[in-house]
Amino acid sequence: MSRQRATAFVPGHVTAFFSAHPADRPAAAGSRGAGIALTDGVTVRVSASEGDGSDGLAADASPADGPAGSRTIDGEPGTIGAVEDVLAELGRGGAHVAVETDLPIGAGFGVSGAAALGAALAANDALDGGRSENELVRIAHEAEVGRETGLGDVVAQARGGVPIRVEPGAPGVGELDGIPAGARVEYVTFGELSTEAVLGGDTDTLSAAGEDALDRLRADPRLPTLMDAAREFAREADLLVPEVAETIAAVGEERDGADSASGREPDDHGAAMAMLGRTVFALGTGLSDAGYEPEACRIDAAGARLVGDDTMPERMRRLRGEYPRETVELSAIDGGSDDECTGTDS
Ligand SMILES: Nc1ncnc2c1ncn2[C@@H]1O[C@H](COP(=O)(O)OP(=O)(O)OP(=O)(O)O)[C@@H](O)[C@H]1O
Ligand SMILES: CC(C)(CO)[C@@H](O)C(=O)[O-]
Repeated sequence: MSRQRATAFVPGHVTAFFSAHPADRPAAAGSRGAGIALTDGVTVRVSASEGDGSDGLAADASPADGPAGSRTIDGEPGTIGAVEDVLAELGRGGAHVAVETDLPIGAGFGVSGAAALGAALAANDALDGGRSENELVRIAHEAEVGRETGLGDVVAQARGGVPIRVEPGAPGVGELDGIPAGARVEYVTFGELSTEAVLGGDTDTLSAAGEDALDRLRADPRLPTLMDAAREFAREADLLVPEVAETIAAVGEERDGADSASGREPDDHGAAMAMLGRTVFALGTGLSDAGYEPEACRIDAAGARLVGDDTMPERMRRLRGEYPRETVELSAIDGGSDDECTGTDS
């Protein structure tokens, strides 16, 4: 039965390195590479409206939901192409869709992919679409690839953690692995970098560097190798912009200068550029140690999910079957406190 409204949370995703793999069939197109799913992410609320093919206006819809087919980003009218394509594919273009995020759009956090996947999950749940998870991930992936706003963010965001994209493409075509690890993640953003422009240009050099980085990481799937391979990739692919290069160098210098008695966190492995944005991310306290005032969150182990009153009890029950009752804090999943995070799933 249709529940008429639903909310999904999808983690942000910073790509550390990638190679581009275009294909005629959008489900087969994608990227190989690796990145990190973040507890800072995108929340998508979908509710039924007249004309969206559902049972009619949500019983508890309020005038604030706006006219049929309203679209907002952080409360302002606006939409993202991949979200529209997902809704059209599901036959739910008339639904109200509200996208909310603290992440900057276009700065390397995969906001468009997260919004597309969140819209797919929430629309399916609110309007009784009857699609499986893999189908919904495929639909969001195809929309994102079709709009040229991303290649591998959607499959990574669906998985969560530290995803390694071993083979490109949607579920059933691509293949994922991951680094089993939790950590604090810091980031600073200096602005946007057009994903469309980079993907629309010559990607041969970039892809060769991405393949090298992937080989390295698969031979040693650990966070320090991920960060080191990411720095090398950005240099070899010639994607570094001055403010990003300076920040990565500053974090490296501060790290090299600190002696072993300084009490540095063991998960501090320097900084790297988030693809594709004028953004630097670091594990541990790398950016704050170097004097920056970064945003901070953690690796999001859970991946994209429905959230809200109807789904949380089931999720908590499931967790309680797997962990002792006293450890069923969400923070237990990725190994630490989420106090400093702006994106949560409650
Ligand atoms: N305020 C906004 N700023 C930038 N893009 C916006 C905004 N509102 C909607 N959009 C749309 O959102 C999409 C952003 O996609 P884009 O791939 O550039 O960024 P992203 O998904 O946040 O991150 P990444 O850099 O990781 O790809 C575009 O389709 C753009 O038209
Ligand atoms: C192309 C990309 C770097 C854009 O964010 C990402 O989608 C990826 O890693 O495939």
